[in-house]
Amino acid sequence: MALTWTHKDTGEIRVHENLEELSIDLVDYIAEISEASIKEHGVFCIALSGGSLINLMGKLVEPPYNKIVDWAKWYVFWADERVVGKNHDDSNYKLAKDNLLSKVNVFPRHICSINDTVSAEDAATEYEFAIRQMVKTRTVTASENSDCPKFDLILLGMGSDGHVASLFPNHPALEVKDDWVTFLTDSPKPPPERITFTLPVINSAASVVVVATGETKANAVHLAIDDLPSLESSLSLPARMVQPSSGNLIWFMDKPAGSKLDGFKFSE
Ligand SMILES: O=C1O[C@H](COP(=O)(O)O)[C@@H](O)[C@H](O)[C@H]1O
Repeated sequence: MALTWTHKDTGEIRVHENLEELSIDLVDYIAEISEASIKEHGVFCIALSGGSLINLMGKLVEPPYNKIVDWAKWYVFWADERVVGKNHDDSNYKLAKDNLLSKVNVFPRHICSINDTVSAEDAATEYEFAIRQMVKTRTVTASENSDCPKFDLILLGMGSDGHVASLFPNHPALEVKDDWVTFLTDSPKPPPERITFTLPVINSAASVVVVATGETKANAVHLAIDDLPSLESSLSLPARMVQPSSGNLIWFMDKPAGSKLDGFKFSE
């Protein structure tokens, strides 16, 4: 059973016994938000990340989820993408396509991925333009609180340095406020060229999930979630800056990732 609690600023925290339990809880949550969004406004707009998150979503392509999720109503985006060809092993699109999207009935025209034939700067501009068009046509809801889209769900992984999407510690991309999508040509983690949602977009979502697994993430999880007011390095940690203005924030983690949290007391 998961150990669950809510932190006043940093959202709901779910620490799972193991990856199996985590992945069941994660896909249950995704299926629930999908159903609620479709009931409320007819579609489900989800933004994926890359990395270990996609494996943990694997149960979505298995029964019962593959049959109960209304895939035809899904619109799929990426919170970040590496600027490489769509067939490249580093591509977040390829990862999601191979493991998820090719196995369910999401319409190809509902998949909003980047143009992989242009520069990082142009890919970011085109991707933001495409999202703006979808807000204009009301496929993607507009935020009531900011000049941003309000995605139904943004799924984020977190690196052991505390990065989320492609927002890395101390990188100028973290400061971008006026664009929805920005680009990097100097990512500290390869590949260097990437595009990423900016913090205002992430924080305008109706729901944001951060998934962190493994002991290498334990320190960043602690810095992102626990009360450490005097430590400036923790306050500017990208994962800690994920604070939806009116949406929900849920952290899904396993015991090794949660092991340094103040609230970590596992019942046997
Ligand atoms: O480079 C990236 O890393 C993060 C974290 O990946 P993980 O494998 O440590 O979970 C990922 O969320 C992001 O989308 C990706 O581009």
